[in-house]
Amino acid sequence: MATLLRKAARVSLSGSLLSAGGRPGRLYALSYFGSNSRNSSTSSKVKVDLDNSSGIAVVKFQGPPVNSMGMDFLTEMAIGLDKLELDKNCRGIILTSAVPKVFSAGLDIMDMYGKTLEHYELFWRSVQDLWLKLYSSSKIMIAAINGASPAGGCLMALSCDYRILADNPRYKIGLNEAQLGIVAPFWFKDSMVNTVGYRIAEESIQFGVMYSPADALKIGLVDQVVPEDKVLSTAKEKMEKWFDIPDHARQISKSMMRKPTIDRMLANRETDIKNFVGFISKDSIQKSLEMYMAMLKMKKG
Ligand SMILES: CCCCCCCCC/C=C/C(=O)SCCNC(=O)CCNC(=O)[C@H](O)C(C)(C)COP(=O)(O)OP(=O)(O)OC[C@H]1O[C@@H](n2cnc3c(N)ncnc32)[C@H](O)[C@@H]1OP(=O)(O)O
Repeated sequence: MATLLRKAARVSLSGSLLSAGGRPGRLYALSYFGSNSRNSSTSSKVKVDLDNSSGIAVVKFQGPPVNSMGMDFLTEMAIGLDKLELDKNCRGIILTSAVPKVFSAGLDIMDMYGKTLEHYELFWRSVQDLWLKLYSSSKIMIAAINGASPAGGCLMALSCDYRILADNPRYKIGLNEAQLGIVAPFWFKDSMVNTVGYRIAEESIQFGVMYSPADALKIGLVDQVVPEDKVLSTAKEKMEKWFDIPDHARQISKSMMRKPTIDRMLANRETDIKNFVGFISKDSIQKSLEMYMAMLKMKKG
């Protein structure tokens, strides 16, 4: 019986939960190498390590100093996720960071500052693409958050099925866009609402709150807070529990929960790009970003 259940659990629906109409990300060659039991791929910003025997892939961000989500990161993530989505040996994906103290600082501000309208359009489409791939993945996605996780970093965690945060008061998490003078787009907001509920999201997004681990746990922004050195091992243990559920049942359930949010984004995708380009290229918004970057540098010096 146990064997039968295990077998059933491995029956996987092919492809992500993405509805027809989702555009695939740009594809670049990324080499996979390794033995039968492990597939690893390393590119400059992301390392993917799939353990074929456990079915768990660890996707590590490795773009110091802060794993910001620039074009390279977005492209490499898209390639890595596409490959894992198609890989029958992979049942679950853990997102984590190889950079000390930072999970991800969110979108690379330099990709939103002083660039051409064409660049903003391409950049935003890539950000949308990554969210679609993460949010609609048919795999079990667990965020092992081992550092600060503002804005886009928080969005990646929100796109997962389960979030584990390291117990360090300096590792804050939240959608802090308002504090930069920018606005969390509707699908960032939807991801937050779907996780913590409307009322908390409403306050959280307007204030751009960055939550300590204790507060993030209290509002349900993360599911577990564990000692820093236990984040990855806890994620792997948790994954084993998720593996007990037959894949097809879990995937259909996940799709049922997430489809309306995904469809809303797909239906409004081009308008969202237009809004972003119009908004980010405004002089006043460029000035806000300039001041924010200067503030980050001052804090350092
Ligand atoms: C209508 C609707 C329309 C839509 C409207 C628009 C929607 C936009 C949605 C935006 C989503 C986002 O994700 S916006 C991004 C928001 N991100 C943030 O606010 C994070 C800011 N960063 C931090 O708080 C910190 O860096 C933190 C991550 C905690 C790490 O702190 P540390 O002390 O370890 O490191 P720091 O010294 O601060 O940073 C190291 C270097 O990295 C740089 N750096 C830090 N974050 C960076 C970032 N996101 N992009 C680029 N560079 C960054 C710093 O300037 C430093 O550069 P050097 O001095 O040169 O070394």
